[in-house]
Amino acid sequence: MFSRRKAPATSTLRQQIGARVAARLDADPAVVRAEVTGAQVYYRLDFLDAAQCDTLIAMIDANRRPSSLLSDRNDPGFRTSDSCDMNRYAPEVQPIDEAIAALLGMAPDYGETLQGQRYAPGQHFRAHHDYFHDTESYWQQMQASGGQRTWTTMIYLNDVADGGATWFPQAGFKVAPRRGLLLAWNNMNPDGSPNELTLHEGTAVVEGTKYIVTKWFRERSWLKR
Ligand SMILES: O=C(O)CCC(=O)C(=O)O
Ligand SMILES: [Fe+2]
Repeated sequence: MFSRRKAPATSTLRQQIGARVAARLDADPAVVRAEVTGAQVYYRLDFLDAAQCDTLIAMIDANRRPSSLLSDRNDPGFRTSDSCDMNRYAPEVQPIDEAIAALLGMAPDYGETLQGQRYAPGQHFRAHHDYFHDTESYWQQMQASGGQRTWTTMIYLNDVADGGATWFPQAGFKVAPRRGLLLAWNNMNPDGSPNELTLHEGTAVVEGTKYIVTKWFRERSWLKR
């Protein structure tokens, strides 16, 4: 059978979130817009200090479990890291959680639970989009929990001796882990449709262990009010 590809849905709400967050990041003297064509990508050096990074690393080590995958495909080799949910009300986590939201100007309750991830040598997260695909079976459920993912923020908690870069093969850039570095990108295009160029991969760690925290922001509140 031939399948006809529908034009990706544009969205005024996602368009507004994209523009508002970008304007805020552009106005922040500590934030740099990466020279990437076709996607809104920003970074902030030393967003967390060494002590904050070490605290989060210890929490990840204490609570990690094999990472799961939100997909209808069952591919055990796709994401081989460990993950853990960081309790947003824990006294060590809450200020960081709120600082990430404040950096973007997003309400904290739009953010999913901060997720810790740990990659040992050989572990990776294959190329994927962070936005939800409306063809997948989870789509309806995601509508009830804040809708589409808009911005992603990731913080590298340590330097990695070799490997572990985040690679955007279509947008054409790679970010090497660096302690305290926050990376943020808009998963949507300026018109609010999903931006395919945000495809990215957590490349395999070669030497050392990689620790990160990721927060995905939705288009509406993720927390039940
Ligand atoms: O580990 C990385 O560099 C990428 C992680 C990632 O893509 C994610 O958490 O969504
Ligand atoms: Fe991702």
